Amino acid sequence: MRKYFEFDKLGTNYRRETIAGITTFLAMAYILAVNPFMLSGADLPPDLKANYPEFGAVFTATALAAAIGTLLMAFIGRLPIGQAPGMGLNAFFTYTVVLTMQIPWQQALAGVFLSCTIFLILSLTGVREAIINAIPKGLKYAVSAGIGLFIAFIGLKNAGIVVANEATFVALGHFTFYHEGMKPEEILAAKNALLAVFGLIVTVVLMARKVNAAIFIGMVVTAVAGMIFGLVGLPDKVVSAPPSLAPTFGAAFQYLGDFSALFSVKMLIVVLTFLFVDFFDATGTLLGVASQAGLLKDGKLPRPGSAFSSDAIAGMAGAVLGTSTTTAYVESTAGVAAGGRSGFTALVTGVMFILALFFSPLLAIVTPAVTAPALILVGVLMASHITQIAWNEMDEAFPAFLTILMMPLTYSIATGLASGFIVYPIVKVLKGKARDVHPAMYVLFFVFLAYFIWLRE
Ligand SMILES: Nc1nc2[nH]cnc2c(=O)[nH]1
Repeated sequence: MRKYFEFDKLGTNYRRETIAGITTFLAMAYILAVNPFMLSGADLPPDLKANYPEFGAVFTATALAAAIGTLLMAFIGRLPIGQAPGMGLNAFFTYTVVLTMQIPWQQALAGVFLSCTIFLILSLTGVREAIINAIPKGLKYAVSAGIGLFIAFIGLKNAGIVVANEATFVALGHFTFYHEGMKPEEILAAKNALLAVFGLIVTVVLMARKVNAAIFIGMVVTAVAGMIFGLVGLPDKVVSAPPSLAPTFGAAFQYLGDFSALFSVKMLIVVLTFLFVDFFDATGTLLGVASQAGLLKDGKLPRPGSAFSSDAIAGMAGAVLGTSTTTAYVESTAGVAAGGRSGFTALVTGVMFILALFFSPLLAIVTPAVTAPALILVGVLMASHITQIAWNEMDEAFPAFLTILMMPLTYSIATGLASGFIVYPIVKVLKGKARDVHPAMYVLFFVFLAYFIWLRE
C-alpha cells in the first residue's frame, strides 16, 4: 500500500493522509444534501417537481458517484483529489435542461453519459490538450466565474434574500416580520431569509478563519439555529439503510438508444455544455490542486491520462446511477492543506462517502435557507477566476464579461457560454485579428448560433 501510493517519495504517512482524507470529505460533504435538493427540484413549485427524479434516489446516487469517483482518483489517478457531482452542472441540469428546455430528466442523464464518454475519448487520445489550446484563456476562466455568479444567484433566490420585482426584475427580499397585516407565509419567508443571512455570516467567518470544513459546519450551525427558531424540523432518526436507487438507476439507458431524441440541436447544445464545463473545470481543478500539493512536473500532471480518465469515468458512472456530472472538486485543496499528497487521501475520502450512505435521515434538516450559504460561498470560490481575464484588452474582456454576466441574468450556463463563443470571433475578426482565432472557434460560432436560432423560437 505504502509503495503503491509512493509514501516515501512523497514524504507522507498514513496518519497525515487519513486526516487529509477526512478533511476533504468534510469540505465536500454539503453536496450530499445540496445535490439531491437541487436535482429533485425541491425548491420548485409542487406541480413542477413531478418532472424531476426522486430525492432519496438522487441522494444514494450522489454518495455512490462521489465514492466511485474518489476511489478512481485514489487508485487510477493516484492523486489526493475528491470527486462528486459538480455544483455548476447540477444547476444547469435542473434549471436549464429540465426546467427551461423541457428535456426529460432521463434524457438529460443520457446527455451527461454521452458528454463524459466523449471526455474519456478526448482524454485517452490526447485530443484534450489540443482543444484546451484552441479555446481562448479568457473564455475558459469566464465559464468558471460565470457559474460562480449563477449558483450564488440561485442561493440568494432560494433563501429569499433576492426576490422578483415587477418594476426592476429583482430586488432585495424582506427581512422584517412584525408589520401588521403580514400573511403567515410572508412572515415565514422573512424568518427564513434571516436564517440564511445568519448562516452566511457564520460560514464566511469560518472560511475567513481558514477552517477546513467551513461550509459543512456552517450548514450544521444554520440547521441547528433553524431548529431552535422552529424553521427546521428535527430528523426522526440518524442512521438507516440507504434510500432505493431504483427510480434513477439506469434511467439514462432508455434514451441512449433513441437517436432522434439524442441527436437534435437542443441535445447537441446540452451535451456540448456538459462537456465544456466538465472539460475546463477538470483541467483547472486537477492542475490547481496538484500544483498546491507540489505534484506537478514541468507544469504537468503525473499520469495526466489516468487523472482525466478518472474524472470522465466517474461522470459516466454517476449518469448511470442518477446524478449530473461528477467531477474533481476544488475543495480537495482543504485536504492538501492538511498534508494530503497521495492517492491514499482520496481512498479515505471515498470510504467516508460510502459510510455517508447510511446517514440519509439527517437530510431532513436541509432547507433552502440551510443550503443557501453553501451555494453563495462556492460561488465566491468559482468567481475568483475573474482575475485571470485580460481586462485591459477589450476584444478579450468583452466576450468574457458577457459570458459571466449572461449566466446569472438569463439563468442559464449554456446561454452564457453561447454568448461568449458567438461574440468572441466577431470582435476579433472586426478588429482585424481573424488569424488569432483558432479554426475550432469558428465551428463553435456556428454551433452556438444554431442554438440561439432554433432554441429561441
Ligand atoms: N472543481 C469544482 N469544484 C466544485 N465544488 C463544488 N462544485 C464544484 C464543481 O463543479 N467543480
